[in-house]
Amino acid sequence: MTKLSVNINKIATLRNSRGGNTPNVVRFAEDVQRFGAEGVTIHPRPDERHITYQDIYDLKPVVYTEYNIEGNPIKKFMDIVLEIKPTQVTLVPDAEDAITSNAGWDTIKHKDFLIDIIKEFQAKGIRTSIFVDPDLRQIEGAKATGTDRIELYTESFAHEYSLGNESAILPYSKCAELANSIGLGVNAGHDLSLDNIKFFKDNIPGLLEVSIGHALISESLYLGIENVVQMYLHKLS
Ligand SMILES: CC(=O)[C@@H](O)[C@H](O)COP(=O)(O)O
Ligand SMILES: NCC(=O)COP(=O)(O)O
Repeated sequence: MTKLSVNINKIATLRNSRGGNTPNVVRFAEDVQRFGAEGVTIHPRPDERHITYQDIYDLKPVVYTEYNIEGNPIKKFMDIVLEIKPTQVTLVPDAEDAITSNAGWDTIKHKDFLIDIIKEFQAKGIRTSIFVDPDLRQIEGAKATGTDRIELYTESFAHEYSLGNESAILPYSKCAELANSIGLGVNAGHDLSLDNIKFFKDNIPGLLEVSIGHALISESLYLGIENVVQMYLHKLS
């Protein structure tokens, strides 16, 4: 079964554009879970341009499904995540000035760093996942870090698929097969959408979770959030 985790960064972006508390990210997290989402994802960034550090605390008591916090493990991020103890932390090597996440970890180069950080989270009972490109060497490198899961960075699949290039799924399928065979759980995310999610899921063995934000919120403008969550659940079933 593949769980749908809704990334609510974009709700915070909209709220922050005016100050105040509309739309309310806590209420939104409650609602997407009521509509069937099996997780809530946030990706706080150091400039707090969407999710704020305060949001991380405010969401904790209302997320009764899987709480997934993504980000670069700088000190402030680590301290809050270790205190909050979400279900899962997803480590992403994004630069402070990146518009959005744009690369996976080099799990070979950063092996020792990742081993230490992952141990710290796991010692607090937090499941770990690391964001990786669909490259077999990086999957083997991920295994050596001790992480529980990987999150496959799906931007290149989403882009190529939108151009009609279905073979772009192949490196992802191979990486998922390898991950399954060496005991790494497989998550995926970035630019997944109603257009590509079924094809992606059908070709990725053992896909445990997808986190989806940008497209899902955009689709909701036309179709409504309850409807859109149901549509994703249907395509993932
Ligand atoms: C890791 C990943 O792919 C997502 O978390 C994505 O980066 C969302 O972050 P933004 O909403 O800041 O683009
Ligand atoms: N981990 C990916 C995520 O949370 C959402 O990415 P996107 O759907 O906003 O591209």
